[in-house]
Parts: sequence; C-alpha cells; structure tokens
Amino acid sequence: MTNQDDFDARSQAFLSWLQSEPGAQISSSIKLADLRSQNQGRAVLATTEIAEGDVLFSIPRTTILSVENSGIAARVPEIAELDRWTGLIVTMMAEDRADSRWKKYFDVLPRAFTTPMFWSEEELGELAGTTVLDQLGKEEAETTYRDVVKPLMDKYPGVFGKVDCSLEAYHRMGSVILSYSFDVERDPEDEDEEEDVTKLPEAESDEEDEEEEGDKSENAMEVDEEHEVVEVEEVVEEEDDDEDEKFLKAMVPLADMLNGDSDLCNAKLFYSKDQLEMRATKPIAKDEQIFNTYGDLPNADLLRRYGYTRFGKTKNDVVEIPTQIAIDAAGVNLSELHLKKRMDFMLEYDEQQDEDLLDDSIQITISTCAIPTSALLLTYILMLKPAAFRDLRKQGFEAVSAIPRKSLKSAEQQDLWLSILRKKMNMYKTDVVTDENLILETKADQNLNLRNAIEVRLSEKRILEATIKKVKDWKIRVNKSKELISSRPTKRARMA
Ligand SMILES: C[S@@+](CC[C@H](N)C(=O)[O-])C[C@H]1O[C@@H](n2cnc3c(N)ncnc32)[C@H](O)[C@@H]1O
Repeated sequence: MTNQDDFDARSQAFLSWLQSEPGAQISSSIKLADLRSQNQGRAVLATTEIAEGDVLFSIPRTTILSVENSGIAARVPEIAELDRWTGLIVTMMAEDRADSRWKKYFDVLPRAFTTPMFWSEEELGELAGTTVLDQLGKEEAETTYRDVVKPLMDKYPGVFGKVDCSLEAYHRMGSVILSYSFDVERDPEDEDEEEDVTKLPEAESDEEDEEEEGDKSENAMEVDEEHEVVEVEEVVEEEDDDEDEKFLKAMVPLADMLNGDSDLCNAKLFYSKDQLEMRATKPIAKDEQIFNTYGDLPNADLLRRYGYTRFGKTKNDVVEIPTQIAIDAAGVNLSELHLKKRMDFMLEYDEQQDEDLLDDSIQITISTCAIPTSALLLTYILMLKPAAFRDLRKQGFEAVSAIPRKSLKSAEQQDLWLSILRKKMNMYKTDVVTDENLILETKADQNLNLRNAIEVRLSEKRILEATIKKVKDWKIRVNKSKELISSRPTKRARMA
C-alpha cells in the first residue's frame, strides 16, 4: 500500500467508525482532505456550499475520548486523583491498543510532531532568546512521568502490560492532548443561563477576558429551548481545581481534524446536553477549508503548542522580557534590604490594586511596541531616591496610581529601558539583518523547524527594534527628574 493509500484508508476507516457510533451524524457537505503538501496534515473541506448555522457534524458525548468514557479509570482508581491533563494522558496510553473502541481514531492521530518538544538541542538553540524555550516544560513533564505515571503503569500490568509505556509515548500523548483536545463543560444543565459559555481556564489580562466573554456570547447560538447549544473552547494549558470540576478534558473525534486560523475561522464547536455540534459560523464556499480557531495566539505559542507558525502574519506577536532583568537593572543601586522593601511594597500593591507590576515577564505587543505602564512604574519605584520612596509609601497605593505618566518617561527611565531592550535583543542567536536574509533562503519544505524558529525570533526582534525607536523618541520635558537616582550603576554597585 502506498503512503497515500494508507493515509486515505485511515481517513475513510475513521469516518466509517465515527458514523457507526450511535447518534453520530456527519453531513455530506464536508470531507477529510490531505493537505500534507501544505504542511497542514489532514483538514476538513466543504464539498458543497454551506450556509451559516448549518451543522457540519454532530458527535454524541458518549463517543468522545475522555477519562469518564473510557473504562480504564474503573480499573486504575488512582486516575481519579490525577489532574485532568495527566489523567487523560494515562487513559490514552492505555487505550492506544488494537482492541480499543477508539482504535480507528488513534489511527488518524499523529505519531510525529513538529513542536519544539521534539526538536534536537541544536534546533532548540535556534530559539534562544524567545519565550518558547522557557515555556516548553519538558523537564517538568518528565518528572511527572518518572514520579507518577511510570510507577502507576508498573502497578497495573493487566492494564498497561501490552501498551507502549515509554517516555516517548507519554510525550506523544501529551502533545496530542495539547494540540487536539477540547475543554468541554461537564454538565451544562447545572449552569446559570448567563454562564453557559465555557470559559478559558488560562488567566489572561482582564481586558482580554472581557473581550473573550463578549466574543463567546456573540457566537453562542440557541437552537430552541430544549436543545440549547453553547460554544466549546479549544483547549488551553493551565489548570486549577475549579476548572477540573467544571470542564472535562476530552478528545472530540473529527472536531479536532479542523485546522486553526483565527482570521479564516468559519466554524465552531457547540454543545448541548448530549451532543457536540460543529456548526458553520459563516457561509462557506465549495472546496473551501473549514477552520476552527485556536485563539489569537502569537506565533511563539502556535509553534510551542501546535508546531506551526503563520508565515509573515505577526499581528498577535509579543516579546516577553523577564521582569528580573528590569529589577536587576533598576535596582542596581539598592542594597538587598532596600530592594526587598520596595519589592514587598509592590507585591502588596499588586495584590490590593489587582495590578501586575511583578508578573514574571513584561509583555510588549506588536500592536503597541511600547513599554507597558506597569513596567515603567516598576522601574520608577525601584529608582526612586530613598526619601522619595519613603514619601510614596507613606502616601499609600493611591499615590502610586496617581504618579503622572510623564514622570514615568524621564531621561533616567529612557536610559534604563534602552539598556534593558538592548540586553533582551542580545539574547537572540542572530540579529535582524541576518534573519532577514536567512528567512529568504530557508524554505519550509526543506527545513520547517528552522523556518519556524526564524519566523518567531525575527518578529520578536522587530518588535524590540520598534520599541527601542519609540523609547528614543520619548518627549522628555524635564531633563533630570529630582526624585530619581541615575539608572547608571554606581561604582560600588558595578564592583559588586
Ligand atoms: C487539531 S489538529 C488539526 C488536524 C491536523 N491537521 C491533523 O492532520 O490531524 C492541530 C494540528 O494541525 C496542524 N495545523 C492546524 N492548523 C494549522 C495551520 N493553520 N497551518 C499549519 N498546520 C496547522 C498542526 O500540526 C496542529 O498541531
């Protein structure tokens, strides 16, 4: 059998299996297609014109692959104690066998990935300076495998004796879940009407949360009173206990065969009590690809989670500067004790005012290319002369919020931020000009990983370049503000 025949046969067998599941329905207006030549794997295409609101397919809740639907948890009670993520990994490792109910589904799930989790050390080196490396979580995952997953599998040879229990299989399932799973609300009937829409477990800024909410309510469609459907979110990674209770981490066959594109998204998954339904959210032309959205993610996140980048489409990109770099630079003249006092003050400010001066990283978005006010406040407070800091502390947190914005853009801050931005720029392996040349000669079909790495790091460096220019252009009215100490390290600090 040729590779192509095998690919097509798997797609066909998968669709036949799904159609045979009681209650499952797949419209004849869609088909699975092979877009491997475009590095997009399987994809769903329209076979006819589709109207907005049309149901493309409907999957019973009983068909989804989840801890609850698999019989494994009944034989391995410890699975109930695991977090949703690890629980599903362990369940899927046990289900990945010839006689599994989901065998035909496993046959179309990937066994190889283009995500950096599977890159060589040399390839990872190409991502130096980007946030992808910090957020990879490979060591953490391997610790969970060693300390939790492997001992559990060894304890139940009757369940795991004949399946692949290797670290590779564990990483593979983790990656499948990261890029294919959904968070499905467990029991929509228990919810207040207002809260029917699934929420993103990952904490975004308040502003973004509000936007998400608005978006979802707009998209949530009601069919009729008994058959209410609400939108299901593509999975995000972070966990907390509430989310564990409310949302089921699940693999939804066929729903996960839609590729993602936040600009071209024309379908969404909605749920009712018993079914999950993929519906067109726009009119779709014959032969058009049907896209879901994975959210407005920066290319760095698309690469880390899904193994692709949107070539040249950078509108969601961000640069993240570790906050520690700003603290080290701005606090260079402070003794350990004084630095601690200021940090404590800001920690309390963050808690009480719901601000994020001391987040792990400072994010500069491509849409602003500007230092966030919270970051300017952080370095401003660290650079205050001792008497000015004592005054500020005495006046309390309202005085922090009332600091005039123009004081934040002083000559001292300008010097400091230019040095921070340049430091971040120097963390990348190459400079902008080198990458601009390199990207032209690095073809995706010849070296996809390198091409993706260049897409991510070049965009980040361009954001930094634009931000440096903006900071240089700050309109500084007073030459030297009296309340700030110079950002330049003193002799004592430099020697230390
Ligand atoms: C939920 S699956 C979609 C189905 C997948 N194409 C397949 O063959 O099984 C997500 C994966 O599809 C690929 N993918 C999704 N959207 C893509 C896009 N816009 N461009 C390139 N690859 C994409 C990535 O490999 C991603 O990890």
